Amino acid sequence: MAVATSDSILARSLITDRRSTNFGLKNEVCRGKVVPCRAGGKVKGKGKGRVEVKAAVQIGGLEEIKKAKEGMGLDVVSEEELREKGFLGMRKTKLVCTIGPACCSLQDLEKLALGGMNVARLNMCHNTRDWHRDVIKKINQLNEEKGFCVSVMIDTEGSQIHLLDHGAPSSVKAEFSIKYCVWMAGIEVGDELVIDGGMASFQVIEKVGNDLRCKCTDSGLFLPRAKFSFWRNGKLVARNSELPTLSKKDWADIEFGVSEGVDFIALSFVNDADPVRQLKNYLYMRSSRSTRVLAKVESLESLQKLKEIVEASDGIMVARGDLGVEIPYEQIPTVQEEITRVCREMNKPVIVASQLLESMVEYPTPTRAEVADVSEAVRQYADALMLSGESAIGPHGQKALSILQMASSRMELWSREENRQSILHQRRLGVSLPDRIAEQICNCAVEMANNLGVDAIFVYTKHGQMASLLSRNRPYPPIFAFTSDNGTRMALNLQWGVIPLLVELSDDDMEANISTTIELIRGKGMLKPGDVVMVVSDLTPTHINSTAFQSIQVKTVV
Ligand SMILES: Nc1ncnc2c1ncn2[C@@H]1O[C@H](COP(=O)(O)OP(=O)(O)O)[C@@H](O)[C@H]1O
Ligand SMILES: C=C(OP(=O)(O)O)C(=O)O
Ligand SMILES: [K+]
Ligand SMILES: [Mg+2]
Repeated sequence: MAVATSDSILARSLITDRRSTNFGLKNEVCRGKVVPCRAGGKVKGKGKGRVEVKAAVQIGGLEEIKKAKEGMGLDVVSEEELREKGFLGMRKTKLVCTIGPACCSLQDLEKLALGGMNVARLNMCHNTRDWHRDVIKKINQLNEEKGFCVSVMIDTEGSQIHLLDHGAPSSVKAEFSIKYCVWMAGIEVGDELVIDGGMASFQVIEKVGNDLRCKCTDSGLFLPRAKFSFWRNGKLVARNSELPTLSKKDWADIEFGVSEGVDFIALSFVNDADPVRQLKNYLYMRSSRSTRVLAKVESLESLQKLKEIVEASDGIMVARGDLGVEIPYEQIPTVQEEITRVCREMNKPVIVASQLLESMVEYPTPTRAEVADVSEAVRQYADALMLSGESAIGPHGQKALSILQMASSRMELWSREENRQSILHQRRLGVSLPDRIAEQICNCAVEMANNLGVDAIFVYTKHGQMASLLSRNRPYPPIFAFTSDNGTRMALNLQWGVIPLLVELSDDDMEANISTTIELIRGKGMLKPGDVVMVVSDLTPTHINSTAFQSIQVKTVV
């Protein structure tokens, strides 16, 4: 049993199982009838054709439309939500759940999926690859057999140092005494040993061989395989930045993730853009291009190189747990808001992670402060919120997920009622004319959609670019993103307000795509007469003589 008391104790036996470091840790493991009405002019550009704004279009007489395939497209959770709450009531903020021993059975995973989990996160710091493989298998099974659309993310261990599992059930609180053994050269008497960013603290009072004799100065929560850091005069001593971002074990975990076809790889302790580029090159070579690379911002260095990291990656995680160890706590709220803003400007999805509903790791109700924190992340328009221990080891994971769900929906409604979206200013993103056209179409489409009060935006996308450019403007109506690429579908799961659907799309017949997809949703009884849909298309030419066709059309269901 792990116990920490305010007595002096001999540091022994719980040695970290991480890689070697300069301070000498062991490395052992470890997708009608159309009456066009032109309102826009021609835009000439390299490789691009016309931009049309069509309005007052009616949908009807759909005999010519080929029947949408039954069961294709919309996932069961979005379908249910749409039936229950209507288009505007659909939740925009995405939810990520860390899977651990408390939620890894097929039944538990199904409950999380039904509860709105968009992405399942597997933290490779914990458990075995066989255990993670089993979870991925169950998620794939649920997606295939029950019609869910849950993406899988693996999260690398990175340069973290853990204590071994102390063997206690989940957490040990209050007075406890710890027996651990550390073999660290650079640590001096007087240094402070901080567990999990301050959950418990010790002071080194004596070095005995490779052991450190420590005195507990702050007793507290001690999770199995807790992380720790050493401090001297208010500064970190044992720095993670001295460790490689991608260790041998991380590469083996990445290889595992690629072979299991995971959708996201989140990189821990990224300090600059290099490891992100390195991994993206590797994925390119492995023909695993649909795997998206997320960079976790959790070090001081990553904050200093934020823009280059955001530029290089496919998304960001504000990993507040470790970030709160590296920078003073009081800076976390402003840093989070800044990262969230930079990501939206640069059109990369951002996850706000760690301690959102931390007290629910133990208790069945969140603190009001936690609910306020969750709501603040939603108010900042983060793409996604993440549960860690709340779902992985806590007994109230499903309830924690429902609280994220309710808090997000509530704040999204408030933001809409307050017309907060209108104050979002977008920095110019694209450099080439075609990119700038796509960007302008999306900016204008969202402004029109909000002003006209359309019910839904439909967009057709190969790599997710148009869908994410729309999402970036945080529109009031949900964005139904139709794609024939499953990798794109799974990646869009992380983007604010985007409901990704897998459908067969024609490369050169946009009207057929529009008709098919509208019929798909109407066929399910989810589009009623009077509903207004905005259709945004950006058809890229498939051969040299074909023209691109970009349009914004507003269609009323009859
Ligand atoms: N796959 C897993 N197997 C066992 N325990 C896990 C797993 N994933 C997470 N946990 C537990 O849930 C806690 C919270 O998860 P997370 O925040 O991802 O990890 P960490 O605390 O290491 O940053 C971990 O400390 C660990 O105790
Ligand atoms: C999400 C985080 O990373 P991990 O749980 O892997 O430490 C964090 O530090 O907040
Ligand atoms: K990790
Ligand atoms: Mg971390």
